[in-house]
Amino acid sequence: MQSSAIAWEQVSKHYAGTTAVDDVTLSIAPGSFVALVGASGSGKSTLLKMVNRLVEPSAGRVTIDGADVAAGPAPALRRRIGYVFQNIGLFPHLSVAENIAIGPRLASDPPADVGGLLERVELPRALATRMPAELSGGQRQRVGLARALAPGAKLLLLDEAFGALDPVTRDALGQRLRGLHDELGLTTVLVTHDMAEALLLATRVVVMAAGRVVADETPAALLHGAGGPEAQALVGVPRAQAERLAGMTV
Ligand SMILES: Nc1ncnc2c1ncn2[C@@H]1O[C@H](COP(=O)(O)OP(=O)(O)OP(=O)(O)O)[C@@H](O)[C@H]1O
Repeated sequence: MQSSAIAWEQVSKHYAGTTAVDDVTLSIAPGSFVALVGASGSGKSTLLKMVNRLVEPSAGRVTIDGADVAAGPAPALRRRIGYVFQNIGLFPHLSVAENIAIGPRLASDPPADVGGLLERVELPRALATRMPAELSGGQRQRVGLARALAPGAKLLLLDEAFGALDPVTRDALGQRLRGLHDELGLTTVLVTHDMAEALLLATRVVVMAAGRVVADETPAALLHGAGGPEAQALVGVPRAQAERLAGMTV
């Protein structure tokens, strides 16, 4: 049997009056790039946050490389996992370089290669001395990505990481992310509202609805009509847009 980088085993999360995640069993192979898509409130973020224990499951367990994430202290777990979310929350009083280097510094690990990381996320090395307020939104997200990679994490979780960016920046950063995934041999889980982004970047697309996994397909299979009605409704949005654009005359 193939080992799992991440596995959710019969995982549920209940809040008063809401079941955010409902008995999900899902396994992600090392090296895969999985997009988690689904309507707002379908449970994507909750499922993701159970991996780095920002949310604790009500039932079931989550494992990384076969080990229960609940077994050790959460800070040690989080150091092994890169996490990027919308409006990344760089420390405003620290420079770009200090933001990128903070993980290894707090863990007393060898210092981060700030220049090399800036290059990996396609930012000029000269930006190292800037403060976060002196960056564009896209540059800030790139610094966030560099910070997430600084501790040498092989697991990268992204929660609507590109949500607040303009479409051109979003597309470029998505492609860079896929490049980094391939170059560094990462296992990547990307929560996104955008099915086109999921289809273009991921090796596997998991669709959630009402706390459950309702489809789990490759992009090619989804584009060939697999996955059921919820998945196809999401695939239909970018497809219909592309058809409308193709049909426009100038
Ligand atoms: N801390 C919380 N307390 C109560 N309910 C919560 C909490 N966090 C999430 N929920 C509820 O759980 C459900 C799933 O939320 P979740 O954020 O996982 O969905 P999502 O698919 O990521 O949504 P979105 O795409 O809008 O970010 C929603 O109904 C949400 O209101």
